[in-house]
Amino acid sequence: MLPTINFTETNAYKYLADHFIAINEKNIKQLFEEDAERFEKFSTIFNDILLDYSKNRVDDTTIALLLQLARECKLDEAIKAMFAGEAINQTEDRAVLHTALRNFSGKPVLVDGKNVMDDVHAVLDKMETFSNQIISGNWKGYTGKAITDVVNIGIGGSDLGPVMVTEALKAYKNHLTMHFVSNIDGTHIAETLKTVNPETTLFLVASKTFTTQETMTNALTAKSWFLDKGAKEADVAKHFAALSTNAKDVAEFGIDTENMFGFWDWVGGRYSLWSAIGMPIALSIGFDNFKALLKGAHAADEHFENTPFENNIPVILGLLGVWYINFFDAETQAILPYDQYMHRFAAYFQQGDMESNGKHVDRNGKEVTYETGPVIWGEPGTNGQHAFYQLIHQGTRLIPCDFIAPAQSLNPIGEHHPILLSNFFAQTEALMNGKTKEQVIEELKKDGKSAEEIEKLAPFKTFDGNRPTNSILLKKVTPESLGTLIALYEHKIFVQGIIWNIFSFDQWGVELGKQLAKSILPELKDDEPVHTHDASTNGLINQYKNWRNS
Ligand SMILES: O=P(O)(O)OC[C@H]1O[C@@](O)(CO)[C@@H](O)[C@@H]1O
Repeated sequence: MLPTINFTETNAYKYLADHFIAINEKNIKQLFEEDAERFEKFSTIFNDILLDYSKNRVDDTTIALLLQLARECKLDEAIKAMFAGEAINQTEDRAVLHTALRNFSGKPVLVDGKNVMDDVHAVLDKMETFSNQIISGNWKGYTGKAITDVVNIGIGGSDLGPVMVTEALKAYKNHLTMHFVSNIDGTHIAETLKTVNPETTLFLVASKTFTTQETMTNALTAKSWFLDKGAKEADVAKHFAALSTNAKDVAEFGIDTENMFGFWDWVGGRYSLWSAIGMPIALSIGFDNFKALLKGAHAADEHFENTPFENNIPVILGLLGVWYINFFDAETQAILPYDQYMHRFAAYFQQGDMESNGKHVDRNGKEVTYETGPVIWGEPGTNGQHAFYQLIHQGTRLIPCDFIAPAQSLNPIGEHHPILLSNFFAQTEALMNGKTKEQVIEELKKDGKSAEEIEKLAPFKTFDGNRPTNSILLKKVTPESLGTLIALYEHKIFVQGIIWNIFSFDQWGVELGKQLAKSILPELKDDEPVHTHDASTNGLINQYKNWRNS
């Protein structure tokens, strides 16, 4: 069982509340002026990934108290419980063992007394054989042609991870064209089916439960399309595979369970890209690269499990987030990858973080009295600079930002990468230092502005700075480094969930909407006005009915 400590009742929390007043008397720029060793002290390198957290509103005391908070919340016990396969997903009575999917330690991982590593290896072996057959062209479709296109049909954790990773590692891809269909909006499957040939297309039906309405509807539409194009029921086996824990429903759908790649209930959907759900990744970049991704994540797991908290990257990132969320009232966290391939990285962690820690009840079943999971958002740099950086620089909200960039480009063209990196470096510097009114006035004078113009413009061109950022510099985006980075963020989410005394691995909050949608759907079958809901919902449904055929 996990500890159930209220972090606001710890000594560390009380000391941090006092310290918060003191730290606010200085800005980050002053903290650098007072400590020449600040960068060395507040940065660390792991697996060719540099984390620089020196541009934060912290000093030695802050870090020491945050680490004390982690200890008082018994984070060490919680970490041990997760890796030991305890049922820490207590409301579903399940272990949380996405770490087992990438366990290269050779050590067993026991769930209910059984070593699950044999099953994990069996699925990985099957994935390797299958992906090699498809990539090599040895697997033939119903007209004897090799597969050229793969359509992954899944949503949430059965989509976001495979999409993010195949995009982030596009430089490593092979000849297969990958497509991802997730939305129930008919546009998604329709637009995809326009672009593929049934003779050379493999459909992956990715669903942990194999009951998700969107995925099953899209899969049935794909199957009907496939059969309407001339294929026979017997040909389905050559063009459909399932990535799921639910063999019964896979068989009922008509997929040969020989083409089913299984995983287990101790793998959460948003933590499942390392499992059979990662099949599209293995198909896109090859199994060896998929294995490198797993190995990178395993390195992060060993780091998280064995590194003292003061040098433990997920612990540091998690505690910094608690500092801003629970003491500075930050409501969001921006993830800004200066790497176009990583354009879905923030979206991936919208589910990873917000579905894990978007909770309002603590591990005792009591309403929490403090803020928990932040809103996660972000876009690649430099695009974000031309969209929302105005608010980050001069808005009224404190928005902690994680800036991520690779030192080496996978497309070294001319001056592009140095220009990209100059912006990466400049933005965190600008957010920290700002620009004083005096500096603005000097600049306006040099521009020949009159005293009146200067007086008018100066307030609008001043930057107060002191806006916190983390900088994460990768040597290069590779399958291994990406695996490490993703796993570090996964464990950061775990750290925050433990501090907030919430359950990070269930997701009851997604059920009500689905339930109500299921009760509304039959009401949309005819054109009769409905009166079964509130006036707004009735009004919306009835207007839809009026318009849908007009
Ligand atoms: O993989 P599946 O079972 O189809 O679930 C898809 C997604 O649906 C959820 O919203 C849970 O219902 C996410 O947690 C999950 O990743």
